[in-house]
Amino acid sequence: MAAQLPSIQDSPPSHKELFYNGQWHAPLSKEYRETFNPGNGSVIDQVAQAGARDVDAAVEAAHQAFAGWRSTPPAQRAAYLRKAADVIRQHAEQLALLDALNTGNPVAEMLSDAKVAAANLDYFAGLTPMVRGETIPQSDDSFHYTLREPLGVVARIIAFNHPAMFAGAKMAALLAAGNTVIIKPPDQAPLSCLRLAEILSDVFPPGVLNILPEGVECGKALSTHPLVSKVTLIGSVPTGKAIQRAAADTLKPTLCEYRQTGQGVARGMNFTWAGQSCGSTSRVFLHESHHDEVLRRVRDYVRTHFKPGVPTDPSTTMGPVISKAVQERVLSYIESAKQEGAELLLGGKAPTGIPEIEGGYFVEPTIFANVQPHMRIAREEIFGPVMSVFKWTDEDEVIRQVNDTRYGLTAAIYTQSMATAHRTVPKIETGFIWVNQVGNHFLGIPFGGFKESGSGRRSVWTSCCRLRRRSVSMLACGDAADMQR
Ligand SMILES: NC(=O)c1ccc[n+]([C@@H]2O[C@H](COP(=O)([O-])OP(=O)(O)OC[C@H]3O[C@@H](n4cnc5c(N)ncnc54)[C@H](O)[C@@H]3O)[C@@H](O)[C@H]2O)c1
Repeated sequence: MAAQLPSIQDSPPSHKELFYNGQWHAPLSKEYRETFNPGNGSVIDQVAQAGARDVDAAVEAAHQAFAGWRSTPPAQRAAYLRKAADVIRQHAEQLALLDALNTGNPVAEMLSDAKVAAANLDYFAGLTPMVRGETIPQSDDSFHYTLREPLGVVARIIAFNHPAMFAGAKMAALLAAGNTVIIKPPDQAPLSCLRLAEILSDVFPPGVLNILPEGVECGKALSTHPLVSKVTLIGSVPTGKAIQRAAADTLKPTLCEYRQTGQGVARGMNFTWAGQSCGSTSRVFLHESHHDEVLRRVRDYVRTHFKPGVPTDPSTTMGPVISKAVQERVLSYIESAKQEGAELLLGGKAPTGIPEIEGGYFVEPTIFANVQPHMRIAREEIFGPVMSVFKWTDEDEVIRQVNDTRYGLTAAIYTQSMATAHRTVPKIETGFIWVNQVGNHFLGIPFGGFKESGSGRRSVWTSCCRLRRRSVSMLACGDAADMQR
C-alpha cells in the first residue's frame, strides 16, 4: 500500500480559500488561520476563514442554484453523484494522506474513509428515483397524495475526526434528494475538505456544492441564516444544543448514532484514532464470571496492536489527539480517575522516548479497571484513548448503569445467547446497537443517537426532504378527476 500513496508535498490543496458558486473566493474578512499537524505540532498552512458576509454570499449562491438542481431529473442527478464518487475514488489515497496529516489519524485506516464517501454517493445515486410520495385512499370523490420535496439550502457542519468521509458521504443523500449543500469543515482539519472542493469543482453545477472553511463563527452564521432550510451537525453535545437554540429563531429542523469479545472490546474503543470517534464503546461492562479473563485479553490486545506513531506512515497503528488542549484535557481525566480510585491497567500518560513523534499530541492507549459509576471518566465524554471497565453481577443493575448517562449513541452486546441479545436490546437506551460485533457501519442503515447524542436519525429521505400533503377534491377540479382515471 505504501507504493500507492502520493507524496505529502503533492497532496495539500492548492486553494486555501472559500469555494462557492463554482469558484474560489478570497474571504471578505481577509482572515486566514494556521492549521496544524497534530502528529508533530508543526504548522502545515494558512487557511481562509469565512465570516458572516462570506456566508451570505455562499448561501445566496446555493439558494440560486436550488431551483435548477431540484428540477434536474433524478437520473441526471444520479449521474452527477456517480461522477463525484468516481473522482473521490481516484483521489482516495491523497484524501487519506491529507486527513492523516491534519487530524493525526493513521493513514492506513483513513484510506477506507474516501471509499466510504464514494460508496455513499453511488448508493444514493441509485436511490434518486425513490424520492417518492404515496397515494392515500379516502372516499370515492377525493384523491390524496404526498410528495417528497427537497428542503432547499442545507448546511452540514462537521467534526474533526473523519473530515473527508463526513463531508463526502453525508452530502450524498442531501444532493440526491435535490438540496444544495454548504459544508463547513472542522476548524482543526480543513485540508481534505478543501481538496474535495478542488476535485469536485467541475463535477456539480455552480452553487450546488459549496465548502466554507472556518470555525465557530461561520457555523453560527449558517445556523441563523434565513435562507438555510436545515442545519445538520456531526459534533459535540454542547454544539448541538447551541445550534438548536440558534436555529430555533428561523424554525429550522436540525439533525443532531473470551477472544472475540476481548478483540471486540479493544476495537470498539477506536484507539487507532486515539478514541476520537463518536461511536467508541468507552465504557465496558464485564460480568464477574469472565471479567478477569476478558480484561487480560483486552489489555494484551491493546498493548500489542496500538502503538503511537507518525500518522502519515502506513505502518502506524495509533495517532495523536487533535490538539494540545485536547491532550491536556484527556490527561486531566486520567488524573481524575487515579485520584478517584480507578485501577490503571495500561497507559495513563503521554508517550516518551519515541523521537519521531516528539512534539505531537499523543496519549498512550489507557485502560482503567474497577471504575465506579460516580467517577468522572464514567460520566463524561472524554473523546480520547481512555477505556473504563466495570464489573457486574446483576442484569437489571448493569442495564441501569449502562443507561445512567446523558449520552446514547452506540452500544455493543457480546453474548452466546440470541435470547439474551433480543431481551437486552430494547432495554438499552442508544440509537445504534451492535450484537457480537462492533464499529461496523452499513450503507443505508440509519445511524444516530438517543438522549443528548442526537436528535433525528440519519435515514434516507426523512432527513433530506419535507413531506407535502396534497388533497384534491374531484368534485371541485376536473383535472384531478382526469388524474385518477
Ligand atoms: N454523533 C455522531 O455521529 C458523531 C460523529 C463524530 C463525532 N461526534 C462528536 O464530535 C465531537 C468531537 O468533534 P469536535 O470537537 O469537532 O466537535 P465540536 O462540537 O466542537 O465541533 C463540531 C463542528 O461544529 C462547529 N461549531 C462549534 N460550535 C458551533 C456553534 N456554536 N455553532 C455552529 N457550529 C459550531 C465546529 O466549528 C465544528 O465544525 C465529540 O463530542 C464526538 O462525540 C459525533
